[in-house]
Amino acid sequence: MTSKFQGLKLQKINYPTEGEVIKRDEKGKINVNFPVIPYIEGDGIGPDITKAMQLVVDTAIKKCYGDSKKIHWWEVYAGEKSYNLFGEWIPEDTMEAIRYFKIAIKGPLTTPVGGGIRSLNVTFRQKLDLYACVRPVRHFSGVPSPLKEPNKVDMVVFRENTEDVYAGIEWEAESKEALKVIDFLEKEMGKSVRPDSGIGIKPISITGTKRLMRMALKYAIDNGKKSVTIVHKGNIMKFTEGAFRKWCYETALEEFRDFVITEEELFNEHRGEVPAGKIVIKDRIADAMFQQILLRPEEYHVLVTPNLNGDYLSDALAAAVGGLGLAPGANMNDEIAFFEATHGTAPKYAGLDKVNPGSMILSAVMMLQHLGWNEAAELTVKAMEETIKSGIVTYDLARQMEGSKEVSCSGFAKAICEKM
Ligand SMILES: NC(=O)C1=CN([C@@H]2O[C@H](COP(=O)(O)OP(=O)(O)OC[C@H]3O[C@@H](n4cnc5c(N)ncnc54)[C@H](OP(=O)(O)O)[C@@H]3O)[C@@H](O)[C@H]2O)C=CC1
Ligand SMILES: O=C(O)CCC(=O)C(=O)O
Ligand SMILES: [Mg+2]
Repeated sequence: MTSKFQGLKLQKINYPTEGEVIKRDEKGKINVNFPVIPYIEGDGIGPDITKAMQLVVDTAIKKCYGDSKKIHWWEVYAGEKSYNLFGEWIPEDTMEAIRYFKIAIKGPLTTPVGGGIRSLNVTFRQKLDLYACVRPVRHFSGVPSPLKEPNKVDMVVFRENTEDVYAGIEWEAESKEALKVIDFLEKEMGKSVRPDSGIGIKPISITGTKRLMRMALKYAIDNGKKSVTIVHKGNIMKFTEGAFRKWCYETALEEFRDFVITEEELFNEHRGEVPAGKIVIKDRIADAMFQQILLRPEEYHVLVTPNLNGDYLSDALAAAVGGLGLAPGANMNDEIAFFEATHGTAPKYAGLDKVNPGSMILSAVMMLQHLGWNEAAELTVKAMEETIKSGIVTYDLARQMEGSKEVSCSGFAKAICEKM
């Protein structure tokens, strides 16, 4: 089949018929009015929240730009739907679509515990080298929270997205591979491991760490953030997480010296007074950081973390501002942005039209901002806040808000559109 999209090579799915590839101007700014956006519905609650997100986004775009901008949604496949259609969990066409169109959005995908397929989410991140998982966390007015002053939470997590124990390099206890590694450790490295142990490997590299820190620092500079905090367990895992800390500091001091001051310099040389325009580089040990985000959230602005710490921390932060139903994110590199909610497939709610689509809608808000469509992004956030303030919410917020009116997932999306 021929297509107007030169160089796009698909095997199993139809080519999009309308829309454009994103273009960048000479400064690298995205300039497009009718982008093709590939989307993956996802498993479990995925189809419900994807539909709701598309309704809200299309309505916001229409309200802001009339017919002069439009997203051409193009369904591509992964997860259970893909397996049922093509016998593959992630067909090559889906990878090709994301590489080609550069911006995409997905619903959550299931990963079985303790066996079965490896994470499809991690596969996307590794194969497309989406090295940063960017998860902004802030409080939206009117949303119930376990904190006394949730409005003080305004952080962006930059989580390393391709390495660490999360990469899935591991062998089952008593397998021949695990026994071989244990034998190697004993004979060649002088380390003793119980013979009936499962084994996992935790790679953390200079390359993976420095490019993440670079992205976080650029973000902090461009967005006027006051601090960047490295979150690690380097006291215990010295050559992985301890090295992560060291390489993050090196990046800050060698590549961004004019923009940053370390906490040590701040107290030794400036009596704690931050010189104008400087971003403070801090580091915190991961367990202590979980306390800090609850007790002193106003002291933290950008967090840079290895993969597993960032996974844990982003769900904990989401809880502080109302729960996973409002937690957006993006998997990014310097070229591709692949948006997705922080949460998973919440299987017990699959197909019930019940959960909060807010996380997916806010992920799409990040996508609108990435496109430079800031009016539509702002309208969406404002309409969502007004809907929540008026007491129209899904079950997760309703159970915390006395006197609220519980609506379905699609009902919440419709209510947001009515506020626009
Ligand atoms: N990026 C991805 O695709 C991700 C996929 N996963 C996968 O998802 C599957 C399920 O994981 P699980 O540990 O249950 O975690 P989930 O994040 O799917 O759900 C945990 C709980 O969070 C709450 N929750 C999640 N999403 C929403 C929402 N949109 N609105 C309201 N509440 C929500 C629900 O709480 P309550 O029960 O209190 O109502 C839910 O039971 C696993 O296979 C996992 O691997 C997990 C994370 C990310
Ligand atoms: O891949 C998975 O199933 C889990 C991913 C996850 O929890 C996350 O990315 O936050
Ligand atoms: Mg997670």
